[in-house]
Amino acid sequence: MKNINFNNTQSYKDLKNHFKKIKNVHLRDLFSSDINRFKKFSILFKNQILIDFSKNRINDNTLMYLLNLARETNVKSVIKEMFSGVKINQTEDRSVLHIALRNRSNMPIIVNNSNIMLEINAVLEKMKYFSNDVISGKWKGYTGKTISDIVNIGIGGSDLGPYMVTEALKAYKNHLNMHYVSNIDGTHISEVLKKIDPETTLFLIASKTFTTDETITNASSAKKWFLHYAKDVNTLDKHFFALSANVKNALNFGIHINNIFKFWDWVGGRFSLWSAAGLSIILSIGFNNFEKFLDGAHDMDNHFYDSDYDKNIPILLALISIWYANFFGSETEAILPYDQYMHRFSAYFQQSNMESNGKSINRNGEKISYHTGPIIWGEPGTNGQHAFYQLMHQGTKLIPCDFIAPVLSHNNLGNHHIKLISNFLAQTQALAFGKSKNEVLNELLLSSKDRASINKILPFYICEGNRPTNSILIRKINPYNLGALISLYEHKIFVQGYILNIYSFDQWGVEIGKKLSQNIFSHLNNNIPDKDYDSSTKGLIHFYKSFIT
Ligand SMILES: O=P(O)(O)OC[C@H]1O[C@H](O)[C@H](O)[C@@H](O)[C@@H]1O
Repeated sequence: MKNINFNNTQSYKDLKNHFKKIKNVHLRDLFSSDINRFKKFSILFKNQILIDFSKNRINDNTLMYLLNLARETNVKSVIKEMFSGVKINQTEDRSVLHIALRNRSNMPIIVNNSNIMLEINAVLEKMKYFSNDVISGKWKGYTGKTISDIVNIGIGGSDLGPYMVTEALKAYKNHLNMHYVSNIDGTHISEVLKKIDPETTLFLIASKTFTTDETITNASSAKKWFLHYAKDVNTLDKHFFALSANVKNALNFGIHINNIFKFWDWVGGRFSLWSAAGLSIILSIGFNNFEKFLDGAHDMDNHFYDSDYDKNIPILLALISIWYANFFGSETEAILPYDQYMHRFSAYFQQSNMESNGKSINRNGEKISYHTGPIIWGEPGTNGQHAFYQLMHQGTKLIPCDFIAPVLSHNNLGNHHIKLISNFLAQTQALAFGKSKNEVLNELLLSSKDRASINKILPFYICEGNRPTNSILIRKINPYNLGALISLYEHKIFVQGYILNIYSFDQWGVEIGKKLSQNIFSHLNNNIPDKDYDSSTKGLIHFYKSFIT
């Protein structure tokens, strides 16, 4: 992995110069001057996913310079390193091999002298049989009843991914009721426990490290609740499972060795939904569908590995993202799925992107002077249109957006879907082209208003436009296409981080708060006053204690 300082590259300098020329060019002009723009700036993946990036503030030269940046930093070489198991997560001395979890070709991948495909296949096989037993009703609870409910207890990557996918693929769901508990706020688990029956519920404790406080606290409360009914600790074996890389801690918690579904340190937490951490997905949609999900991701992996720079979807989207963050100075990106089932998609990629690329030290260990990872946020359309789109249309900030929608809905109800898609198209059109002064004026002249009142309100009606979007239209949100889409975004994040010369696969910043909360907990729990806190923390503790003592 080369450590090339992004802003020392020739391509960066070229882009800087080029930016001066294009920064005020309007999308209206870019479209009117090139009738082939859509054709040139869109790519179709496997006849299933259309990526239209033509509504971006780019022209042929922009793309040429951006692609030069990818070539100059040699993105292709780091892709090869990742896929072959080189330890590119250097701050943790680990390989980054979520692609191995969906390596449907089964070509050997060697880590520490052994072919990890053997272990991966063994765990997949174990998940297949177990999920078939639970779904078919063969697996019984401690009183002999079949299973009706699954509770996944995990947080971060051990929650966001499986929850997002289970929701996105709800149309493929079987009879099992799925629940996700993540927050240490006791309200979360309490509300779930109210809905379930200990005799017919399985608890999946998903934690790569099996040390995460939220997860262990929730799992302990679940165990206590369960044993209150079941009495006998031996019954735990029928109801408690661990999805983890830390077998020792799972055993210490009281999980039977056969109930541990393993994954490995080379699976990053935020990329773990493809591993045993995704067992709840399999229980929800069945193993066959899960295989299709892996197939989709694998096909996107192959596209990413094999495609030339100018045809490579994750590379192109990463470059466009860098273009806005580092030249236009935009700080955020919105992900806007026009699909209610995908309501957790933005939240999932918020973790994936912001934990990966929220860094300010480059790979040489130096402080960075340019923008790294963007702030990721978003909500499903059309809800967002009635909430935050105003700022996107007329605010002072430039917010590049990804619009995502299925062509075919799983719920054909009247004209709902065609209206949904009309909104999707209208919003991307409005953001790009806006409403000019003349258009507004002509409209207002048709009204009964006099010229003086027209002149007064005119400025407020104008929408500048020139707001960039990517449109991603997917034939249908099915397991294959969702797998491909997630893989696309994962690789986009990886390329962004690599070009920006940061390490994308660690998250040391998360640790500081964890440590501090342990200190505060021991003080609060033992009621020990601590004079070393700052005055704000002391004041807050004082207020808290005034109500509980
Ligand atoms: O799966 P676990 O080990 O419990 O970790 C859960 C989460 O906790 C940490 O705070 C990390 O920031 C996340 O990347 C991780 O997904």
